[in-house]
Amino acid sequence: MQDFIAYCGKCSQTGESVNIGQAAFETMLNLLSNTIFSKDVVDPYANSGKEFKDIVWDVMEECGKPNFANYFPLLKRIDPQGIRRRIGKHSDKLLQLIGGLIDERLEQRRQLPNGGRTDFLEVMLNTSEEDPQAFDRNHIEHLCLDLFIAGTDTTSSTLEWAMVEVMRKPYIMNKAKSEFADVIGKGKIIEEGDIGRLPYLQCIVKETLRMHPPVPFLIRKVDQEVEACGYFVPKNSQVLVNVWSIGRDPATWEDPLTFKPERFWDLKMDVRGQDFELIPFGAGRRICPGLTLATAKLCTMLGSLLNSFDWKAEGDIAAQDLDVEEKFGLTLARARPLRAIPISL
Ligand code: HEM
Repeated sequence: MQDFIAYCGKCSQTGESVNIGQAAFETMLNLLSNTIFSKDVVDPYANSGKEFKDIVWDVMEECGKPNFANYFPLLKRIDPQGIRRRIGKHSDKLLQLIGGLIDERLEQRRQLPNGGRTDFLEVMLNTSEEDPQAFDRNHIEHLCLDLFIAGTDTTSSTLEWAMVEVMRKPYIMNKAKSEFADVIGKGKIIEEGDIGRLPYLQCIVKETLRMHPPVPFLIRKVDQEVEACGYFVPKNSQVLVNVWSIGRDPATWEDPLTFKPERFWDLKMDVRGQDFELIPFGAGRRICPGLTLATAKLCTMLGSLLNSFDWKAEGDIAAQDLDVEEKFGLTLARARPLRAIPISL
């Protein structure tokens, strides 16, 4: 987080714009790599780690492309668009990089058996040593791959949408800033422990997830035939739950197309899978395991960006005129990346 703010600080001195989604993506990559491997994989000032970042992007881009083979299973073996082949190629590259980091650690463990590390990789390696058949190196590599793919673009594109929506509405920006000034102090970085005292910030994050859920569809397979809302759904059907349209349903939400964080002031509704009107993280057994981490990081990143700088859109665009056009990849991102210029307070 400190690096992200320091990078914005440097841009504010030169008048350069920040690609908010990309900077947040790099922050999330480093956050995950530090949790798992205790090291950064990207340097925001240099091109180091570019390969890692590019491969994660490549995998997500391919996963987000419409694949005819999903609609006509006969085409699965042929893979007419080459999507499966390319995903395999990119994933293999990422697995190789992850494998390199695991080898590095195994070597460190050999040289220093009681190195005293407590990161996620250490826990996984210890678990694997206890029962190598239940949890082997292949599991460790693929679990790391899953976390990098599932945890980066989802969070960074949500942050980008939050910034767009707040910049479009100066009254929201001012209200958030005055909450930070009252509770934390102007110009300070927001820490996880502060979030509970910042209810308006939490409302902004919920409202962003309502209007711009980065995973617009939940996928389920029906394990027994069922009748729902007058439709017969055969066993083994694949069902898509449209989270995006649930969040914009006028039967549930007053004025659903307006970004209005205040709607959550008096609503006890949360994103934890109990309130089916708002399920950006899914629900039930397969609910997103990164929910708590993601909401905490969204609050601290957004809060720190807003509390550390004023923001202006790049070019001649007035912030109020920023568009909200969407582009569907693996996640539902903004069609044009938000480039915003930080201004020192
Ligand atoms: C704003 C951020 C995020 C959103 C909106 C989000 C949303 C989701 C959704 C909708 C699912 C499918 C849930 C279901 O089918 O019911 C999911 C699965 C998953 N998410 Fe997230 N996610 C986010 C961030 C993260 C982070 C930060 C991590 C990890 C570091 C993560 C790890 C995962 C994993 C591993 C799965 C697969 C779980 C399974 O299949 O059992 N997510 N996420």
